[in-house]
Amino acid sequence: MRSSVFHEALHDQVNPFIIGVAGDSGSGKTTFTRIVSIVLGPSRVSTITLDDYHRYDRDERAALSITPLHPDANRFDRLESDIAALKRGEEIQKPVYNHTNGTFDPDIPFRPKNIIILEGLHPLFTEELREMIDLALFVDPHPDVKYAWKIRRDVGERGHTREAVLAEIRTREPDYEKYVAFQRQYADYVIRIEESLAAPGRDPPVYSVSLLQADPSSCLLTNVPFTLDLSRILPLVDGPYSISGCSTELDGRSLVSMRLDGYLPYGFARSLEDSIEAQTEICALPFFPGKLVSPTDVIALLIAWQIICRQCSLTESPV
Ligand SMILES: Nc1ncnc2c1ncn2[C@@H]1O[C@H](COP(=O)(O)OP(=O)(O)OP(=O)(O)O)[C@@H](O)[C@H]1O
Ligand SMILES: O=C(CO)[C@H](O)[C@H](O)COP(=O)(O)O
Repeated sequence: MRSSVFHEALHDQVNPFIIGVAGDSGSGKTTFTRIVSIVLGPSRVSTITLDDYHRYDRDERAALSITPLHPDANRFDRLESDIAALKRGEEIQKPVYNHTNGTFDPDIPFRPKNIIILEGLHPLFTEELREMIDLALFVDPHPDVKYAWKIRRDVGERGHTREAVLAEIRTREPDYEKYVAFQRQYADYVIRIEESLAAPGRDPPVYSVSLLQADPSSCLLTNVPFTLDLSRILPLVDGPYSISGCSTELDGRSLVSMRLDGYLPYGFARSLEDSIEAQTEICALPFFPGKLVSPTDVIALLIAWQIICRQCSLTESPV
């Protein structure tokens, strides 16, 4: 990357950069998207949840015995035309699905910012959507992790019983496999989350997060100064971690995978964050010297870095 900083690249940018984040309900899309948005600067990022494009409200879905994962329960035609308008820099009137009462609120005006994140069940469902999306992610936690998160959230925060959540999971699973999981093959990056092998059985659980990259020829850590002084970081570690890489086959594609297992030393994230700050002039994430950093945060930093690299390279003049 040349010396152009991120905000200059955004200033010169004609069309918004569109990031699609696909995954099941409760798979961690919002958690992950929030971190990426903080790193890129919330004033530059607007997020659309695709739940707003459901075709039916909650009662109608129940009457029709259709899940929100079924394509017929979503208005892809309107989504496509709205994304096309946003891509041209136009304001849209966006529908709003209200999760509190399961109905639709009145449409609201929605103005595109430099970066638009589309997160939901189907951002990569149609070819037209895939063509408009500049960077595609698929969040893919192991089913045990995903169900544990969903049960904790829906019982703890949304007042459902554990039995009701389990029944809903069972009802939705076939549609997840049919209508959501296949989108993984179109993702530039797949983010896999499993319970940690380095620190298993902890409460709260510790995770291993892998970033699987579809294009092995583009190096993930382009121009990121990355030195690890082991003598400085090892004494700070109070829990085991591991960093590994491998190549793997998924959905008929050859991918390269970087796996971060367990909480990582501050020094590991700091050099990456330094680079991002130099480019974006944003103080990326509140990492503190001596504190450990979650693998989710580091993977989000790497994704943000990829977006920054792509944006800057779009406005670079040829050498
Ligand atoms: N990387 C993570 N590490 C730890 N916990 C996580 C992580 N990601 C998600 N969770 C847990 O899972 C819950 C669901 O995550 P989140 O709301 O991000 O999912 P979602 O895919 O946006 O769900 P929905 O589509 O239903 O809104 C969160 O409340 C959080 O407790
Ligand atoms: O899958 C979902 C989110 O991705 C939700 O179940 C869907 O949006 C319907 O919401 P609610 O259950 O609040 O009616």
